[in-house]
Amino acid sequence: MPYMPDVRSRRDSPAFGPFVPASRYEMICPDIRKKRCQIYSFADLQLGLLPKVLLYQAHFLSPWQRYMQMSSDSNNSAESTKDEEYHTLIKDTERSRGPGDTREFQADTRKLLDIVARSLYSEKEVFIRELISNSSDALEKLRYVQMKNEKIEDSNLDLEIHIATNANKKTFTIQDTGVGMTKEEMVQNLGTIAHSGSKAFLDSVGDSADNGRNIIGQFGVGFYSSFMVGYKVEVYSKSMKPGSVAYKWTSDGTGTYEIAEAEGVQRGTKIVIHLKGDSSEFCVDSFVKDVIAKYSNFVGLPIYLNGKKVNVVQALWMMDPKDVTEDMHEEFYRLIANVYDKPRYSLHYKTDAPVNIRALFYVPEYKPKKINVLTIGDRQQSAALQQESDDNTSPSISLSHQNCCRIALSSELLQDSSLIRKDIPHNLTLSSGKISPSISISPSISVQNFFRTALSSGKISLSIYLSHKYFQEQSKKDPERYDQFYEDYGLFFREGIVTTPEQETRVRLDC
Ligand SMILES: Nc1ncnc2c1ncn2[C@@H]1O[C@H](COP(=O)(O)OP(=O)(O)OP(=O)(O)O)[C@@H](O)[C@H]1O
Repeated sequence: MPYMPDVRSRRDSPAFGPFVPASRYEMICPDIRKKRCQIYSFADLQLGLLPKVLLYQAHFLSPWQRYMQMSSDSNNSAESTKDEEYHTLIKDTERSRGPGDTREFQADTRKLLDIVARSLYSEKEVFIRELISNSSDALEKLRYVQMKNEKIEDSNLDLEIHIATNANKKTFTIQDTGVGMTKEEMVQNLGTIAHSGSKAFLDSVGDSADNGRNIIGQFGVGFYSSFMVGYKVEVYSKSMKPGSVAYKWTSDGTGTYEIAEAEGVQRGTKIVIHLKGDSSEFCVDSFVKDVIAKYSNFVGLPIYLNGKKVNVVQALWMMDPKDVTEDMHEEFYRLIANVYDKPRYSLHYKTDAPVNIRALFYVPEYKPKKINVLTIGDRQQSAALQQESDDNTSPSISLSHQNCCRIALSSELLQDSSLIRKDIPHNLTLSSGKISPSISISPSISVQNFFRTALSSGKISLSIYLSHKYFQEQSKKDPERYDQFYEDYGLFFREGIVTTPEQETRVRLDC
C-alpha cells in the first residue's frame, strides 16, 4: 500500500507543501456529497473505482481571509466576556389607535431618474450592453410578429443592430430594425421609470413555445443608463404597425422629456447619445468594439459597428452538443481563452432536469507552468492577467446572465469577490469554460445577487461534478491521453487538496 500523508493533521504545518504522492488521491467534496448529491438524487459516486480522478469542491480561503476570520473570532469572544450593566429604552408599550389611511408612496422623479441613471450601474460602459439588449429585444419581438404572419411596416428590412461612433460630433448612435415604438409606447416605456415594455410583451404572449426565450429586459431601467454618458439623448422611433407616424423623444435626463413628430425615420429605433466630456471614449471605434465583445458577443443577431460586423460567434454553450463540430469548439475556445492552441478536452453538456445547466469546459493543449490565479471574467481580464503571468496562460470561467443567457455579466467585481473565491475550487483554474446557470435563477439587477443565487443553488458545484464525471470517462476511454493530461495538470489537483481548509469530508481514491 503506497504511503499517503494525512492531509488533515498536517495542513496547518507551514512546512507542508502542495505535494501528495501520485499514486493515491483524495476527494474533497463536502457540498456535493453532503447536500447536492442528495438534492439532485445522484447515485453515489463510485469513487473507489476511479484512478487519478479528483473531485474537489473547495471552500478556499486565502491566508488573508483566514487571518481575518481568526481575528474576528477572537474579538467576538473577548467582547462577550465583558460584564456590562443592562440598559435599554426599548419597551413594548406602543399601539396604533383607530383606523389607518392607506397611501401611495410618492417619488421625486428627477431624483429617482438621477439614481437610476447614475447610481444603479457601477460601470459606465454597461449602457452599451443595455442598449444592445433593448435592440435585441425589439428585434426578437419583431420576429415573433413575423412568425404570426402579421403585416409590418418596411417589411423588406433585415433584422440588424447598427452602432456608429462619431468622434467629431462626440456622439454614440445605435439603431435597430425592430418593432419600434408609437408615441404612446414612447411615453409609457421611456417616460415611465421601471416600466418594462419587454416584460409587458412577455406577459401578453404568455408561455407558449419558445416565445420570449430571448427577451432580455424586464426591470424597465436599462435605457436610462445612457444618461451616465450622455448629456442629451435623442430617440427616433417608428413602430412596425403599418402606416405608423415616427416620433422623436429627447431628454437631458434631469426630469423632463419632449416628444415631437419626426420624418425620415425607418422602422425601428435609433438612439443618438451626445456624449459628456468625460465619456468621449465611447465615440472611439476600438473602445466600443471591445465593450461589445465583452458583453454582447453572443447576442443572436448581427451587430455592425461603423459598418463592420463585430459579433461573429454563436453562443455555443446554448446549442445542442451534438450540433457543435470540433472546428466550432476550436474557434470558440480560442476566442474565450484568447489563445491559439487547441482544446485537448472539450466538455459540452446540457441538463434540463432537475436543474437547467448549459456548460462548456475546455482543457487547453498547452502544459501550464503556473496556474495560481483564479480568473472569473471576460476575455479582456484574462488578457490583462496573462500579461502578468509567466506563461501567458490564465484560463477563465465566465458566467452569463439574463433570461436568454447570451449577455455577459460585468466581471470586475467578481474578480475580488470572496464569495466566488470561496465557492469555486482553486483547481478549476485548469480549464477555460463557460457556465450558463439555469434560467430558474431569477435575474436580478444586482450582479452580485445573481452570483450569490447561482453559487448557493449549487449549479456551479454541479457543473464541477459533471466535469469530473467526464474526466472519469476519459480516463477509461483513452488512458494514455488521460495520463498525459494528469501529468500536465496533476499538480494543480494536488495543490487543490492541500490548500483547502475544508478537510473534513474526504474520500480516498485508490489506483
Ligand atoms: N430599441 C428599442 N426598441 C423598441 N422599444 C424599446 C427600445 N429600447 C427600449 N424600448 C422600450 O422601452 C422599455 C424600457 O427599456 P429599459 O431598457 O429601460 O428597460 P427594459 O429593457 O424593459 O428592462 P431592463 O431594465 O431589464 O433592461 C423596453 O421594455 C421597451 O419596451
